[in-house]
Amino acid sequence: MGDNIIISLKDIVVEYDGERVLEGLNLDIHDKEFVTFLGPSGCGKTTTLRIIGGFIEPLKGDVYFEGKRINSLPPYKRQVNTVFQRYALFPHLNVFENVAFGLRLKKMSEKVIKERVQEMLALVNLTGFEKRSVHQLSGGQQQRVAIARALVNHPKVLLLDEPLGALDLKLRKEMQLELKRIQQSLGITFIYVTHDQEEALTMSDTVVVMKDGDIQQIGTPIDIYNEPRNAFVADFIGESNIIDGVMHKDFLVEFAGRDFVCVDKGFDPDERIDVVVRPEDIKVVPPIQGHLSGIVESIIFKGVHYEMIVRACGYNWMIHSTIAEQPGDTIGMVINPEDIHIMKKMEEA
Ligand SMILES: Nc1ncnc2c1ncn2[C@@H]1O[C@H](COP(=O)(O)OP(=O)(O)OP(=O)(O)O)[C@@H](O)[C@H]1O
Repeated sequence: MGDNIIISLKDIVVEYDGERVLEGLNLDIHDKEFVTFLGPSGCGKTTTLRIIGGFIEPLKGDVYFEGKRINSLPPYKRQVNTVFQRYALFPHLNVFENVAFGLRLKKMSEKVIKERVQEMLALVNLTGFEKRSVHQLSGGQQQRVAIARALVNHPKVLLLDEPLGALDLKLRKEMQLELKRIQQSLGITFIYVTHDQEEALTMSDTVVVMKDGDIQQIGTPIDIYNEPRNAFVADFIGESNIIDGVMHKDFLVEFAGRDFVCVDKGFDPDERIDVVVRPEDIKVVPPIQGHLSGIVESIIFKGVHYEMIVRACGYNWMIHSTIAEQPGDTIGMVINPEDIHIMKKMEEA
């Protein structure tokens, strides 16, 4: 990832039919970065992508590309290309001609077209498929053609709007790794939209978590997972136990009816906060040895671990454990200070 900012969004406001969809959004995207917009349906991810692609203009705010204001620059004049969820390939053209399309519009020589198309088909592992009709391709192969077609003009930024959404899970996982490889080998910026948190964590240098037209947190996948800024992010990224708590003083928090040492500070004394504990961070021990004790309500085998729901101190806790307890068993729960994440209450965050 480079240090240079390639795209900058400043105080972007978008309305559809008088409804606010983006609420003064600010974002810098770096050269060579793989950045993902992640959030629930309707939070404004695609709208932000459309602003960058030039398909819509903001009502207020500015869009910069390499330092130049480009608010009104039409899409075809931007060094940006888009891959959509629906492949939008030309059904009457073969693979070669689909990829060559943009180059033919630019009236490039036959020799250059051939070279560039071959180079792109090699990049997406489709060498040898030149003459195939797009009907003779699988969903994954069609999406590779769409990616080759979007990259053939050598854009500086590729926008990808849920490009793997129509593929089955196994193929989607393969394509995630492929996309990351393609982005790294080209060394260009990818801006990716998804509502799938695992996809975002797998591929991105930076994840932008969005909710209701606003950015909740920007960070590396590790930051976002380990240090979610609020309970929304914690809940959206992975699974979480979110418990009401009160901060007594630095490094001392009360929740679930007892005091815990934690590693967080900087909250007001007696401030009400959300305490977030990941299911894998609760250690199951004999009842007498636990910080808390609870009764197993249900247990499901998940392959790598068991997922248990445990009733303790008025809450249902999700716990991942490698030991198969039985429903009705009493267990002890241990939570280490560094695994207790303190967050401002959502409405105040
Ligand atoms: N062309 C449009 N006209 C009117 N409202 C729109 C239009 N496009 C999007 N919206 C609305 O704007 C809001 C944000 O939509 P957007 O497509 O940006 O969200 P998203 O996060 O990409 O959602 P999804 O994951 O479902 O694609 C939604 O409430 C949506 O219904």
